[in-house]
Amino acid sequence: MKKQLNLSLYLVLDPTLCGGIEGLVNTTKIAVGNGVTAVQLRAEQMFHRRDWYLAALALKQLLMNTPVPLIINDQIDIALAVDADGVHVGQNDLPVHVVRRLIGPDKMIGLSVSNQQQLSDVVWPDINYLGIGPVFPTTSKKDAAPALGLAQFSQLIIQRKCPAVGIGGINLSNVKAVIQTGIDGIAVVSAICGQRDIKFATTELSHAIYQTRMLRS
Ligand SMILES: Cc1ncc(COP(=O)(O)OP(=O)(O)O)c(N)n1
Ligand SMILES: Cc1ncsc1CCOP(=O)(O)O
Ligand SMILES: [Mg+2]
Repeated sequence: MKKQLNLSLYLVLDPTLCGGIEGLVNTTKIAVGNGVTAVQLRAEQMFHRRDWYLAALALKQLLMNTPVPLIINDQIDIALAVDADGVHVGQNDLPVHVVRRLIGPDKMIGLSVSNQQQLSDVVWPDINYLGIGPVFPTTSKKDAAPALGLAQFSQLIIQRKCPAVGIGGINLSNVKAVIQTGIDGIAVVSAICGQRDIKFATTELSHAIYQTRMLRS
């Protein structure tokens, strides 16, 4: 099925929090069935390349007949190996123009920015979306930049020339405030991965996003 870049509710998967590859697939199945619009495999603690490949392949198969794209974090070879829909890279990963050359013109590239300088340096034609954050403190990324807070986040997002998500410490308690800034969507790890009730967690986030958008417009 043709994939859509809908960033409304972007699930960034952590296999450790989900309980391995089986948990990853189960979490994704429930989350996609209840409002998640994009999926990223981000496996910081997965050391074997074979495990990365098997996890990515399982997700590719799961999402095959859905409009939800599969994005691979950092690992270009894994994205190519499973014909994923795109790659997400940050400031310490391969440069975006190199990623574009490797994955071709039709795949999606997401880029992380954490401050004004990084945003000013973006080469817009090379990328499809931005991940801006951390918005709030997070425990899901060990080397995260300092949290922006909503005021600084709002200053950055008005300069975007492509769709963007907020990421970092976003959960049910603050999602409405993040959406009120006018951002295109949110990316979350721990607000869905490892939650006792994945369906409830996803549905509540999704409803909050759409309700806030309705009030915003
Ligand atoms: C949607 C989204 N936004 C930001 C990031 C962070 O990417 P990066 O800065 O490269 O850090 P790591 O995720 O590689 O630790 C992301 N993965 N996704
Ligand atoms: C990958 C990433 N990039 C910036 S913050 C972050 C982690 C977000 O995780 P959580 O949603 O659990 O705070
Ligand atoms: Mg990275």
